[in-house]
Amino acid sequence: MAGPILRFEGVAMRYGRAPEVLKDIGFELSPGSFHFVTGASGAGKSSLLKLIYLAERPSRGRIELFSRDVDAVAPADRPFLRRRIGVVFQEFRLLEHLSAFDNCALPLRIAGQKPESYRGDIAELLGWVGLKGRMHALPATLSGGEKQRLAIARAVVARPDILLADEPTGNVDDALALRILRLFVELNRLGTTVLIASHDEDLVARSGQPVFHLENGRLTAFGRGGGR
Ligand SMILES: Nc1ncnc2c1ncn2[C@@H]1O[C@H](COP(=O)(O)OP(=O)(O)OP(=O)(O)O)[C@@H](O)[C@H]1O
Repeated sequence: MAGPILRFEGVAMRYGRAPEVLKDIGFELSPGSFHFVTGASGAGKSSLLKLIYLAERPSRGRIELFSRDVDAVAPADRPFLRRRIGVVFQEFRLLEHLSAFDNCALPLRIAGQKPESYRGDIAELLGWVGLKGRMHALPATLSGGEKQRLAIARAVVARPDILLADEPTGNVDDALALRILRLFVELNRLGTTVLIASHDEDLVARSGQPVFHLENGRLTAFGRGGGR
């Protein structure tokens, strides 16, 4: 893809009739880039991600995703755009009645793939996030860090072009946070564009990756973490 994979231009967003929680947001992501979005609780990080994965619409401005104006995308085509984006949700959103394996396989099942075609890939992916021995476990029996890693595996299983993660190290200790960061870096090396919302300043600093900073719904700074 020649241009940016994602572009915001003068974007604002509000929930219902409430005041805008995002104001005049403009930025671009190049394909294959890796960024953090930081900011205090309530600054608008999750709201920004929701706009990208098409869960909310802007009240003003223009968003281009994969070179398409999202406002002009027909409702029937939105799921196809959405499938190119993997999301690690802040609260995981795992299905409690499904095993770790089946949770991870869900995006592929929804896309119509047959279990025979993905069984080996899922086992490999769960091994990659350190859950090989927990494949048959239900989410309720997993630790917070294990759920986090399962959510990451599910977000990447369909090989998305963009990976969004909302506070992906919010529930884990420093060692695991670093491991999760390495998983994201590895994915990024394989070509996935990565955007992570985090208020873990240490992690962001260690990553050395570029940072968008949000303050009260406005992008106030563009900097870089302090190196690995
Ligand atoms: N579903 C919603 N309905 C109404 N207001 C909302 C909703 N979700 C978030 N908000 C408001 O939007 C603002 C931005 O919230 P958002 O969750 O985007 O911030 P955040 O930076 O991700 O915070 P945190 O780090 O605590 O997750 C806050 O004032 C919040 O109260």
